[in-house]
Amino acid sequence: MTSAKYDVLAIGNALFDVLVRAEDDFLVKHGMAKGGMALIDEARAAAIYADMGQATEMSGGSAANTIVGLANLGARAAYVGKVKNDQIGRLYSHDIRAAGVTFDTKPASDGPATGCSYILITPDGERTMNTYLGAAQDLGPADIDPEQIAAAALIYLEGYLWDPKNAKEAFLKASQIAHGAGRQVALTLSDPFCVDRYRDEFLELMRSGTVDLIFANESELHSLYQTSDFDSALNQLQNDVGLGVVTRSEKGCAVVAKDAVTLVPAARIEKLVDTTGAGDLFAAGFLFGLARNAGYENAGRLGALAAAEVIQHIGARPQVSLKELAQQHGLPV
Ligand SMILES: OC[C@H]1O[C@H](O)[C@H](O)[C@@H]1O
Repeated sequence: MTSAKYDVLAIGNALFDVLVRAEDDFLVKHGMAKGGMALIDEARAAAIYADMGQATEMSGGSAANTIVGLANLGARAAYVGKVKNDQIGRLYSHDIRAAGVTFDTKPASDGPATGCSYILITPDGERTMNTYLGAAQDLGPADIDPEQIAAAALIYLEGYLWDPKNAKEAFLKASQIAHGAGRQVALTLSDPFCVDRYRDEFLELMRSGTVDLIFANESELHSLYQTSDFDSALNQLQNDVGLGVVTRSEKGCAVVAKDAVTLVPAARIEKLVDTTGAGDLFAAGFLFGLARNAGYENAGRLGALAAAEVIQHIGARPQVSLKELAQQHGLPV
C-alpha cells in the first residue's frame, strides 16, 4: 500500500443551505416531520422558501460539512459532489476550496440547478430539513476518479447518497477501489427516515464488509434495528460492523469495537442554537482522531468538541479554528 495523499475523501450530496428560525407552527402548516430530512421537488421548494423569513444562506451538504471540519482541524481532505455551473454552484465550489479541501468534481453544465436544503430551526434548536437535490441527482460513477480514491486513507460516504438515482453506483465503485487499495470505508447513516427507506441495503453494506465504519445517532440506530432497546441495538451493531460510533446528544457517544465499547461524554455547551451539522462535525472530529492514531477516547472527545462548536451557532460549518479549540482542550491535533 502506498502512502496516502489525503487523510479523508468524502462523497456526498453537494447542497446549499437556506436556514431560518421558525416556530413549530410553521412545520405543522407545511406538513413537515420535525427533526427529519424530507426530499422535495422544485414547486415545494418554492412554496417553502416563499413562506420563510429572512434566511442565513451558506454552503452545506452533510459529508461536505464533515470534510470542511476535517480540513479545519488540519487534515488533508478531498470532496466529491455535484453542483451545477450556476452562481450558487460556483459559490459552493469556492467555499469548499477556500476551506482547504481539494474539490475537482466536474460541475453539471445543464439540467437542474445546484441543490438546496431549506432548513427550519425551531426554538428548541432542532433542525428540520427539506432537500431539493437538484444537480446532486447527477452524481454518478463517472465522477469517481480511481486514482484519487486510492490516494485517500479513508473514504467517507453519506447514507443520503442512496436517494439520487446514480450515486449509489458511485458509492459502490469508490468502496471497491478503496478496499482494493487497502483503504478504509466509512458510512454515516444520515437520517432515521433515510434508514427506513434503505434499511436492508445498509445492513447488507455492513454485513458484506462494503463499509468498515458506521456513524449513527441514536434514532438512526433504533431505526436500523427496528427496536427501542438501545443495548440490544448496540449489540447488533457490534456483530454487523468492524467499528460503530453512536452519538447520543448530551449523553455523549459510544464507540463500538469488536472487543470493547468505549463511552465518551459530550462536550459542555453554553446554549444550544441549531443542531444542523452536529453529526457531521462529530464525524469530522472523530475521523481526525483516527487519522492521528489518537485512540477511540480522544477521537470521541474531538468529535464531541467539534459538534459542540457547531450547535452553538446557525449553520453547519465551523466558525472558529477547531484546531486551536482542540489545543485549548488539551486534545491531540
Ligand atoms: O447534516 C446537515 C446537512 O444536511 C443537509 O444535507 C444540509 O445541507 C445540511 O448542511
